[in-house]
Amino acid sequence: MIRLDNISLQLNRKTLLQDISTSFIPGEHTVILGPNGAGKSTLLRVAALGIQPTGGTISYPSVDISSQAQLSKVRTFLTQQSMFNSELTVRELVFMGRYPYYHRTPDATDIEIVENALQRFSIKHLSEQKLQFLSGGELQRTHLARVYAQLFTDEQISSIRNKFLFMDEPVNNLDIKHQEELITLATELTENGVGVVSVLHDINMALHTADKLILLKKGLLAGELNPTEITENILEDLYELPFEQTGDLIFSPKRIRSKIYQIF
Ligand SMILES: Nc1ncnc2c1ncn2[C@@H]1O[C@H](COP(=O)(O)OP(=O)(O)OP(=O)(O)O)[C@@H](O)[C@H]1O
Repeated sequence: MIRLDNISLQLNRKTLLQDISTSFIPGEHTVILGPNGAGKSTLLRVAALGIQPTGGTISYPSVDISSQAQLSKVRTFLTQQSMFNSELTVRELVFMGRYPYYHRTPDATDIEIVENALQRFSIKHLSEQKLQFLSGGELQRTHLARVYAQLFTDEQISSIRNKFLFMDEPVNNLDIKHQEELITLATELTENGVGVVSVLHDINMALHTADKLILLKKGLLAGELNPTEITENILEDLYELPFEQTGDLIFSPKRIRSKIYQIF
């Protein structure tokens, strides 16, 4: 389990996160929801140990978190803006997910894991294509394949147990079919003992896939609850927009529709 206790972060005199305590558990999918600028990406980055908080503590039991090499083998992180050399090919980028595991040359296990990842994200036919020539969705799937390849210690699915996958807006640029495949994958990973933590903007997708929701507003924890506990009022408070429930775990904003009716 990863524990965050009283986490705060100030940057350039601005408070980005304030007194946040929560935990992430292997085998659970936690989704962070909240309006733009709420601090979702920042919280994800702090929890993945990409930025040091200015207050509070983070614990990753049984890992020396000061060792980047050890850390890369227990948690993997898909950021929104990945800065990678666009001259790399798709296969080379996916191989980067194996860097924590090999020294100079990859072995047969690394190669098998990369081939599986290329297949899993339907990018095998693009293996030799440079990143600069990929579409937005193809590039996103290549980064997903890289972090997926990083989860495996060896080719056995059991080797991903108790690891953590952090994903910032993972469905960005994905068409509906690939979005569904990603949701299926997240479920498969949690069933195999991975702790998945995602930032999503699609409330209904979050409600249907999360085991736990973390609601963030203005850098503060506005709630931590199960999807079945979400109500119209909770969403209205979070986004400052009226919502209506239109089905089982399905909510839509109210105002936009009624405004259109008022105009016409
Ligand atoms: N280095 C920085 N210095 C000052 N403020 C920053 C810095 N980095 C981010 N911020 C601010 O922190 C706030 C939280 O940013 P963050 O990216 O975590 O929000 P978010 O909830 O992920 O938003 P979005 O939904 O728009 O992606 C924003 O107001 C942002 O402008």
